[in-house]
Amino acid sequence: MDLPVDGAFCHRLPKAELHAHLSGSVRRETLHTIWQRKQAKQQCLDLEDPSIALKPAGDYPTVVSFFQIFNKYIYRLLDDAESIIDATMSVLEDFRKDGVRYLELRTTPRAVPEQGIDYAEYVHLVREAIEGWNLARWFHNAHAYELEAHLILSVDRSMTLAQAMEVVGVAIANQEPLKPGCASRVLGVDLCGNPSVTPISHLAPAFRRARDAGLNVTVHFAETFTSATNAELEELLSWSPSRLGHAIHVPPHLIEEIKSKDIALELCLSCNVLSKLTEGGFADHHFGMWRDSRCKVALGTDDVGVFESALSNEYRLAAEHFGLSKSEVVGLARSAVSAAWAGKVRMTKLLDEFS
Ligand SMILES: CNc1ncnc2c1ncn2[C@@H]1O[C@H](COP(=O)(O)O)[C@@H](O)[C@H]1O
Repeated sequence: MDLPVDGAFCHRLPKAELHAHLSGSVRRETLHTIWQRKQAKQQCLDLEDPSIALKPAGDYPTVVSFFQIFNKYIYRLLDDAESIIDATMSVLEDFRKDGVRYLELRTTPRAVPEQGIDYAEYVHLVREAIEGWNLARWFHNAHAYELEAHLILSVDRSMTLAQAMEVVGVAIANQEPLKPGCASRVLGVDLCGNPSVTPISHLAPAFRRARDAGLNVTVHFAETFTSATNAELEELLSWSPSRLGHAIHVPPHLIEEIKSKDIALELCLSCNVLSKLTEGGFADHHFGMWRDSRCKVALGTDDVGVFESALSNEYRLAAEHFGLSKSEVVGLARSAVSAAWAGKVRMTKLLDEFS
């Protein structure tokens, strides 16, 4: 008989995380350490301690107030090479400790001209951090790719076409491993950002260029009513994404199209419930609908630094609110692997051993 699912089981489960934003995944404690270091150097003196500045998960009254924390706070703190590298390494370590064995980490290239950082340099720093962390784990554990981590580069909805083209250019230039022995690569591109910023149709040529260069495409889809007009959703589907993030307010005729095109869904329970993107509680989340639709579903954390729910907890929540058995939870983990853009063989082996 299948025993009930608990936190320990979800923690041990080898998990694939496909929807995590780097800057939103940095824990408050890590931000605090970076803040302290800056204060000691007389930098960012006008920034409050993150434990005061960042509200508890669920305390963001509107989705707009949630997006403001990046520009107003987190980006001001993560604005030099040392902070970007430290933040990236700490995020990888947190995912590893939670039993994530495959990670597609997404991030929006940022320029910090005062530090000589442009989009290409930002991505280089993040990649160096991933490889540095991998090497440290190798020496620590003699266990090379305990966590296989890749990157997705995000285009923000507020970008101009020229900026989006630059992001895609950097993604194309980073499709290969950094050096022999390294594993991580840029696997694809994403469209993210505040969903109240419309329109997005001017960005289509950038996504076409990404597809033509062999990059995978995922897009934040129907997150709010403003970003769920038929015009926007049809436009986004015309970019040939293989995955959709959130997919909350999807009209019935597009649900059919998504099913027929075998597009996978990246669903983030705590993010949606706590930021009030969905109505009701966990049991009302559209995870239930998509799961029943037999589409591939990958649970994701979105911004674990903000919502404070690790991926293992997202699996536990799904099991608790949708009555999943242990074998169904393993099936859900396999579903995420089937939607991943790399690492399928290794993850399938890990899940077979776990089962
Ligand atoms: C409700 N969930 C969400 N919906 C849409 N975009 C989101 C998001 N959560 C985060 N981001 C996007 O990711 C950026 C932070 O990470 P990076 O600087 O890219 O690493 C945010 O500025 C936002 O554009």
